[in-house]
Amino acid sequence: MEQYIIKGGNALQGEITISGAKNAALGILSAAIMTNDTVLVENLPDIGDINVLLQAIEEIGAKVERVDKHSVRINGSKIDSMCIDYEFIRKIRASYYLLGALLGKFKRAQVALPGGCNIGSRPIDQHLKGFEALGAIVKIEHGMIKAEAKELKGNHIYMDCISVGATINIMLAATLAEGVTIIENSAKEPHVVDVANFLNSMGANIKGAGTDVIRIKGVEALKGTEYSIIPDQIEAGTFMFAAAATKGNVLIKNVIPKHLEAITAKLIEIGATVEEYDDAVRVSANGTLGHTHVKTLPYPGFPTDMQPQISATLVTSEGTSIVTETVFENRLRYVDELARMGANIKVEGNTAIIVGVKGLTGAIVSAPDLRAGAALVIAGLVAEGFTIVEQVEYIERGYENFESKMQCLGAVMAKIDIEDEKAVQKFKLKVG
Ligand SMILES: CC(=O)N[C@H]1[C@@H](OP(=O)(O)OP(=O)(O)OC[C@H]2O[C@@H](n3ccc(=O)[nH]c3=O)[C@H](O)[C@@H]2O)O[C@H](CO)[C@@H](O)[C@@H]1O
Ligand SMILES: C=C(OP(=O)(O)O)C(=O)O
Repeated sequence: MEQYIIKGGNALQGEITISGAKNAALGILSAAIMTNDTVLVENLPDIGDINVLLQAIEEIGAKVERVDKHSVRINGSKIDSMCIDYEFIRKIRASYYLLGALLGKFKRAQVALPGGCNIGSRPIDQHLKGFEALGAIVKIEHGMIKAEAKELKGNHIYMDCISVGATINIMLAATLAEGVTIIENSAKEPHVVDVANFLNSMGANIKGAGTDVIRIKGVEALKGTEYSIIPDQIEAGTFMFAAAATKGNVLIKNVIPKHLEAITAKLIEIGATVEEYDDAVRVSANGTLGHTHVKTLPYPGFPTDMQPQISATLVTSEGTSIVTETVFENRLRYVDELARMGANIKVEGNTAIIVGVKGLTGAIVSAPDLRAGAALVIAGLVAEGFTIVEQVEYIERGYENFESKMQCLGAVMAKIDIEDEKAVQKFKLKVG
């Protein structure tokens, strides 16, 4: 088990390159097994979730060949099992995409109920409703979702709530269904569009991804392709807020600025400077930042996956900020950890009321989930003295080389073994 130790107080400076998008990669790797040809996927982030999914894909008989750290060749022609086991997949949310992919290709699948971050009850009724609308019989037994169909037939599906996962999953299954499927009230996130673009590059016929109506004309088979995943909107946003919170100046490269608009708008509103280039943004801040009100919403609204990071920035901004979480009911669990560092923050229902304080002080804190973990690192970078962030395995689910990317920007931070009693002392002696 490992933890981060951080000495706060340094403004982040320099440049950083953003990795491929976790949430697009998870959909794309699942889709890759739907053809019998070989698929090359590039710009894959080297993170925990991707490695778990690749193992699961290999376990059912697909050939997975690592070309390098960020590219993989997948061949799904020898898949001989339709069953994704709990042990393999319990840690990640996107295991459910294998249900859509296998159901589409083989008309049957068995996948353990998904894991992922504990940020709410996270039902999957809309996924199952979609599969049933395509003609599948779906049962949940012994912790497994079992879906089977004689044939899949296109249908008109209205989503009761906007769901990234259900939109992608239905898209996967419908790609190889007979006839036309229309998904109404679909999610518009950049990763939904990236998965649709990937499927289209394999010969699928999907139109409207990125709008709230997606039309999928089923095709008989998919073919091989070579595809590069889009940059990670949330990793980019995390470094943008880290730059602003530490009053730094950071060029964040390999981004799509359009995907960052909601994040950029909030940074500008609180007084940071954001310069946009074709595929980079520079974020800088001087002096005290101001307060804001923010509500998480589906894209193009402010992303729920950025909510803890904006809160960590607002705790040392001037005035009272209101942060409302509307997507997941249990995503404010980091508040008590920030309070241990001196933040004045209280939760009422789904809202955090943050009264800005002059500074934070380092403490031992524990990451309750992926993005909350990143937020605690931002707070540690701002705080006076030493902060230890426990449970970094959550952070490593979704951030590639988080501590070394931060170190490149001048953060005084290291990953140390929790068992190594001397490591904290050694780090403190080294950094003074
Ligand atoms: C692997 C992945 O891509 N994860 C992302 C995905 O999660 P995930 O796909 O799980 O999130 P959804 O978009 O499905 O969830 C949005 C809301 O819809 C509800 N809901 C969802 C499905 C369903 O069948 N029934 C239902 O009620 C959820 O409880 C939640 O309140 O989108 C979230 C919202 O942008 C992000 O925070 C996650 O990082
Ligand atoms: C909540 C997240 O991930 P997951 O849906 O995979 O749990 C996230 O990426 O912030």
